[in-house]
Formats: sequence, C-alpha cells, structure tokens
Amino acid sequence: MNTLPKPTEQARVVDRRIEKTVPLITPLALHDEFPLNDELAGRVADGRQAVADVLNGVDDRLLVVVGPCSVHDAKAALEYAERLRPVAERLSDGLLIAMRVYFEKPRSTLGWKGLINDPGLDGSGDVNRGLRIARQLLVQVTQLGLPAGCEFLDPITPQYIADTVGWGAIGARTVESQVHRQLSSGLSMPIGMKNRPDGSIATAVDAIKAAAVPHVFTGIDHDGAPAILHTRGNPDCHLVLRGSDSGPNYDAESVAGAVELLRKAGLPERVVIDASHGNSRKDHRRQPVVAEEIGAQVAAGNQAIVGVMLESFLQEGRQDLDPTRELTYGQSITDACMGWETTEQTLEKLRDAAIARRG
Ligand SMILES: O=C[C@H](O)[C@H](O)COP(=O)(O)O
Ligand SMILES: C=C(OP(=O)(O)O)C(=O)O
Repeated sequence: MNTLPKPTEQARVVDRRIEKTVPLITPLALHDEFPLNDELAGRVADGRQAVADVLNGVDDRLLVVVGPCSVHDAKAALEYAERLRPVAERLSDGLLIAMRVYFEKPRSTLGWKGLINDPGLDGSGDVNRGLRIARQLLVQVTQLGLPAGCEFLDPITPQYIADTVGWGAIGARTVESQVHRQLSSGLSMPIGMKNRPDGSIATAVDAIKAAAVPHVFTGIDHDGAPAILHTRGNPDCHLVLRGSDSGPNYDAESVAGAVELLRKAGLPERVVIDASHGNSRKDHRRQPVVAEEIGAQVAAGNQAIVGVMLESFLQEGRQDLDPTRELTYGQSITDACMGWETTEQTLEKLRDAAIARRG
C-alpha cells in the first residue's frame, strides 16, 4: 500500500494560510548597498561602550534615549537627528544622548507594525524596501554622530541593521518571550528590558538573567542562509521601567522596589526610566512632568537611575494614519510625542539634574 500522501492531500496540509511568499534580500546585499565603513563602525562601537559605561556607573552622566515613537518618514527622522545632534553635543557634560530610531512596533491588538514591515503605510508589506530605508537612515544617524536606539521585535531583521545600533530594547509585550531573550543574548549592544504591560518587573529581571548567558537558537547568517546561532550571552542587559496599564512606576518608591528586585537577583542596581507609555499614560503632555520628577530624584543623589527615555518628534502629539488625507510632517503616527521645544527644555533640565548629582 502506498502511504505517501497524494499531491492533492499535500495541498490540504501545506501553507494553508500563506497567501504568497516573496524573496527577502540577504543581509550582506543590504550591507553592500548601505555600508558601515570602518570609521562609522568605530563610532557605533564607541557609542555602545559609552552606553555601557553609563549603565555600569563608570560614567556618571545620564543616558537619554530620545526620538520619535516610530519612524514613518525617513526625511523627518533625519531632520530630527540633525536638530538633536548639536543639542547632544551641548549637553554632553551631563547627558549621553542616543536617538530613538524605532522601525518595529509591537501592537496590543492591531495597527501599523512599523516602517520595516510596511514602509508604504498601506499594508502592502514591502519588507525589502523597509529594510533599505531603515538601514540607510541608521547609517545617516551614525554619520551625524548620534548612537541609534532600536527596539528588536522580529528575530530575523537584526542581521540587517544591528551593526548600526548603539542601544537596543526588548519591549513590554515581548520581554517574556524566549525568542527575544535568546536574541538579546547574541546582540552586540546593551539591551533594555522593559517591564511587562501589566507592570511585572520580575519578568524583565528574568529576561536580564536569561539573556546574560549563552544560548543556541535558529536564525539566519549574513548570507541569509538558515543557521544555528550559538551566542555568548549579553552582560549589558538592564531594566527599563515604563509604567503599566494601571499606572506609573517612575516614583521614588517604585524605583526603590525595582532596585530591590535587582539586588535580590544579584544584578547591578541600575534602571532606565521611560517617561512615556504607562508612565505618562500615553499623554505626551505628561512626559516633561514625569521627566522633571525623575530629574528631581537624580538631582537628590539617586545613583540607581542611569537613564531616561523620551518620545519626541518635530511636532507634538500624534495623528491617525488616514489614507484619505495627507499626513502632518514630523508628527507621530503611533504614540503621541513631545514637540521639539519641550524636548529641548526637558533635556536641559535632565542635564542640570545629572550635574547636580555629580556635585
Ligand atoms: O510605543 C508604541 C506603542 O505603545 C506600542 O506599539 C503599542 O501600541 P498599541 O497599544 O497602540 O498597539
Ligand atoms: C512599544 C514601546 O514601548 P513598550 O514596549 O514599553 O510599550 C516603545 O518604546 O515603542
């Protein structure tokens, strides 16, 4: 009796819900199109080391990861980077500023999933184009002299862009995922692990511990070939407090509680605080207030707070992605952001707080 399934039977079991498959460019091809030359690679490496020095307390400045919630228009993001660059230089005695250059958006349910996934903003999903735009922008941001900060969401895309990234994040929705913890263990830059949307900090602490050690997982190599990746473990993973669905966790008591969890886990007692998301209840007008309160803790001598995250763009607020009307230039299409002037004032206050702590 022939036990092999008949072709018609195979058609009933294989890729039943895949509409079509499209070839993906290889990481090497993309690197060749938008190369990171030796000088720029040196800048990325120096940026990562500078971030690690702040996280480890070797450098007493505050790390600030600031920029749009998501990049949907590379031109506006580059203009933002051009404005941020001189400010980063001016405030560099107190702040180490990296730019949020986020291309991947984890969604609570549904929504635009970021520029790599959908650069056309229309669901057409031209990932090859998305990767090209993302890498080109990351190289440009590096050329300007700013370390770039990205969230890593898709486990395949890091091979395309990670060499340009100075600081990475695993988001609140994926911090419990083994896939993301394994990925973090092999990433070359410091990785911030966010507390879960329901507020669980213990989950992020678990993620830091899990990513610190070697793992073996499947992925792709630089040629785009399937590969078994053996990682070394990432010693520079750290906690990011982002508040929760039920309220903020940037206040002194919450920070002390988080630091105690790190201490009990035998991890360095250092936290980055996200002034947006649950900490601002997604109200961009709350972000400067939150940042000021974080700054007050820093100025009062809190050594555990080593960084702050801000969502900021050229125009304040947010807009819906509406195909029937033109988008406002430089305004977020995901979470609401602080506008440029408020951002500059907020950065200045954070710088003063870092200097006060040093004094
Ligand atoms: O930072 C962006 C958003 O908070 C995140 O992607 C989740 O967004 P959503 O809850 O609107 O899906
Ligand atoms: C999605 C983000 O944050 P969180 O994971 O904290 O919701 C973000 O920073 O873009």
